[in-house]
Formats: sequence, structure tokens, C-alpha cells
Amino acid sequence: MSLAEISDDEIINEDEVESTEPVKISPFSMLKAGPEPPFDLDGDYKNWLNASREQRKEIMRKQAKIVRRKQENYYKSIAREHNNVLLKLGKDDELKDWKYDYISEEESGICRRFLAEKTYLGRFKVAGEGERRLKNKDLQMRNDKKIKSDLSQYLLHYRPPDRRVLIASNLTFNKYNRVPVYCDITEKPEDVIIPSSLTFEYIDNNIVNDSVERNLAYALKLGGKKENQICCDCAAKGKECYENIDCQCFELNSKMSRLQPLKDDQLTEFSSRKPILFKHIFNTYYNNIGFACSELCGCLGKCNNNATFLIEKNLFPLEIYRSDMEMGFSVRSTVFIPAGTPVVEFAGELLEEAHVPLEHAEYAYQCSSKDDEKWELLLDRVNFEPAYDRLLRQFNKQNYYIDPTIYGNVARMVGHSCCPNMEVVRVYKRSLSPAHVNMIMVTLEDVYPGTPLSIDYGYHYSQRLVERCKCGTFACRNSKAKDLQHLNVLKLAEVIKEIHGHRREMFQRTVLKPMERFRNKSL
Ligand SMILES: C[S@@+](CC[C@H](N)C(=O)[O-])C[C@H]1O[C@@H](n2cnc3c(N)ncnc32)[C@H](O)[C@@H]1O
Repeated sequence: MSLAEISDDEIINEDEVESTEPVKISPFSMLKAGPEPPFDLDGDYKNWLNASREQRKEIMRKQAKIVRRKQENYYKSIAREHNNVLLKLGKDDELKDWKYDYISEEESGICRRFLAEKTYLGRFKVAGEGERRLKNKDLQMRNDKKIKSDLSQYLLHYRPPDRRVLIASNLTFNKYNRVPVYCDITEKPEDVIIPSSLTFEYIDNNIVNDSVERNLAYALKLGGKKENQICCDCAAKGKECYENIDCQCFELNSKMSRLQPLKDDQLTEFSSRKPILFKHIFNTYYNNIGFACSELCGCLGKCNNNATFLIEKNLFPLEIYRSDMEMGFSVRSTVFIPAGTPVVEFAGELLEEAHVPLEHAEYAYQCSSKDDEKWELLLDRVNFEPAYDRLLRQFNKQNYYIDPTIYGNVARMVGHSCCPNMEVVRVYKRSLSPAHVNMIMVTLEDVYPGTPLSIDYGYHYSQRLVERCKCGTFACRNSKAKDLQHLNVLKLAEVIKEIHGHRREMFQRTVLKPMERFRNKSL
């Protein structure tokens, strides 16, 4: 049944929709859940697009080549990348109000506290158990453990070999968003193993297959009607959107923040110009939801009420690399990223839980949960057309996922960490169905060049990794450093602060200081 044939009161019971095989589906039957970003072709995209997964492996195998970097140029190459970000910022008026620098001491304290609590809670199977312990002040006060380990070994700075095998110079085929792929575990291009996980279709926005997820396709159609769109026209009145009580998008953003179980001055704020600082550790993912302006608004989403704004700018070059046989590919940033920054969206195919093939479970990420009472409460406070309102409430009876296995982006390669440097949260745009969600990855601490990007996969998933986790953080549950295994929250925050100090010192010494000397010379 095509979209046009679905009548307003014909909401489909998801149980009736049959699951399809995880075969490659033509991109032309896919509905994009957002506008296409600017695209400037880089490479032989047509050949790639028409190739099967096996043929794509062959393409990669054939194009794999050695690239070399002179050893003495390593920090200079990082400085060059840093300088490129500064140049980009200097040329872009839309970014003039965004600060590319260390966050303030006070903000750093908030980040450290959150990260320490997150790391602490990550050890407990039942959230309630961790919560109970965390609330126990005595436990937090005991702070007398001596750290014997040398913390400078936990800087997590991945310095690739000077001779690397480049598998793909740009996985996106878009000059505006280059993502190279390297294999650092083999010396010869002909020895490189190309796994199927590298042959996915690169997308920038979530997509909906209208023959599999008819209700989601219907939601895109109904949500696109003027009556159900949420957008604003503050720009025409010469006003910014964030904290503007007349802005419809900010109004919803603010209603969403009020679902957080905190007082006003402690709420996590979703704005474009301020760092996103998480204040409350419990159920961060479910409690922190934002609403952002979009291309439908007068401001075109370039205002201060769009937490996805920086992601759309592609300011931070990311790289996919393999440095470990078992762990597979990972992602690292080649530049500094301040804490509280949205770095990348986790994009993929939107699917109801029952439609996620079992073999994709490893990669799929839940983006809405059924019987969410807070969500129901939110829907009560927004006026939509009755048919659309009914559809939105029907969505609340199912779990929805973003599956990046066939269609995905660089975020699908982000690894697990027992002390992660990013958190995933939801920011809605245009309307409120699962087809309007953007899962964004926000930095939890300053990320220095070369650091692998990571999230916490959650207790149950990471439990499977316990014996073989290679996150390399001081808090790794697979670590042999016994003195770092059972630290309380205060001690964890202290250790995080010390490691952070080492990282900053190294960045200052190896990149920023030499850059000053290079000033006015070409890098
Ligand atoms: C979502 S995928 C990440 C991308 C994957 N590395 C790849 O090459 O396709 C999750 C898988 O990556 C590997 N992985 C991620 N984080 C890891 C960690 N900290 N230690 C060991 N393996 C990890 C595990 O094999 C895990 O099942």
C-alpha cells in the first residue's frame, strides 16, 4: 500500500505488518526523515551505490593503499587540523556565538560529577541498587583510598602508526563531511580483512521504509501537515528562539525539560550555543529530551534553539580506524572537542522492535519506549489533529529502534567504554513521532585529538564484554588495576580530574604551544 492510499483513520496495527528479511532495499523506497544536507560528490559514488555488499568489499580491497606520515610531523598534523577548525569558525558567521574553548571550571565540575556518577552506576545490574548506593552519603564521603596506578597511562590518546592502510578515503562520498577509514593492524593492503560492517549505505538522516513501517511513513505524512508541524517564525520578528516565550519550538523544548525530575536551576538545557551539561544521572537518556528548530522555521534552524546545529556544521573531522583485531573498527576525533558538545547523530533505519532482525541487535539503538507516561503527559500538552494525536499515542505502545546495519553513519562504529566520553540523548525536530527523533551524541568531558569516541552500551550489553572489554579507561571492568576497581564517586571524580589535567597539559605542550610559534606561517 502506498502512502497516498492510507486514509486518516486507518492507523495500522503494527502486529499486522510482517517483518522483512534484512536484505538490501532499494534506497528509492526509503523516506528520509529530514532534509538532505549539502552534498559535493567525492569519489565514485555511483559505482558504490550499485554494488552489492560483496562487491563493495572487493572495491575496498582493491582501493586499499599505504599512506605514510613523517614521524616528526605527527603533532604538526594535529595542529593543522586544529587550525582548520579555527579557520572554519572564523569564516562562519553562524558560528560566531559558539565558543571553541575549554569550558569553565564550574561547568567542568558539573561534567566530572556526572561522569563519576555514571561510571559508578555502570557497575550495577539493577539501576535501583546503584541509585540507593549513590544516595548513601556515607559511601560518597569515604575517600581514603590511595591510588597506586600511574594514571598517565589512561590518557587514551590513540596515536596511529606512521604507515597506515587506508581502506576508504571518504566513506560518505561527500566533500562536506569526510570520513576516512584506516586499518592499523596490518602492514600490507592485500592482507586487510574487510568486514560486512563497512559496506553499509551512508546516510545523514534517519530513514523509514514505507513498506515495513507504514505507521511511521504515515506519521511523516501527517506530521508534515501544517496543523501538526511544530515550527516558528521568530526570525521574521528579529528575535532569537531560545528563551523566547513566543517561540513555539522553544515552548516545546521547555515543556520537555520540565519532564526532568529536577528543580529549574538544575535542568539540562538543549540550546545551540551553550554546552549541554547533564545534571541528573538517573535515566539520563529518558529524562533528557529536547526540541529543536528546523529548516521549517523562519530561522532555518540556525538559531540558538537547535541542539543539532553543530552536528550539521561537520566541524569536527572524525576517522574510522581499526587498531585491534577483536574490537573491530572504532571512531576517533582528530581535533579537540569541548565538553557538552553534540558531535554526531546516530542515524539509521527506524524500526519497531519486532522488525529489528536479531542479527542487527548488536547495532540497533532504542529511540522510544512503550508506555512512557511522561511522553503521554507531553502529548496531553500539545494540540495536534485528532488522527495524528491518535497515531502518536499508538506509537507509545511499542518500542522503536534506530538500526544502522544497512543504512547508517559513522556513529555506528562508536565503541563501548566503562567511563565513556559521550552520552546519547534525543532531540526532536518538526514534530513528535519516532520518525522525528534525532539521537545525538554529546561529549561528557573535553575530548582531546586522537581520543576514541565512546558511549556506555548499558549494563547488560557491556556485561558480555566484561571479560574482553578493551575500552582502556582507568575504570574498565576488565582492567587488572585492582586499586581502581571499587572507587566511590568522589574518588572517581578526583581520578577523572587528574587524568583530564594530564590530557590538557599534553595538548597545551604538544599542539597549542607549538602552534603559537607557527602563527603567521602556513601550517
Ligand atoms: C556497535 S559495534 C561497534 C563497531 C564495531 N567495532 C565494528 O567494527 O563494526 C559493537 C561491537 O564492537 C566491539 N566493541 C565495542 N566496544 C568494545 C570494547 N570496549 N571492547 C571490546 N569490543 C568492543 C564488540 O565486538 C561489539 O559487539
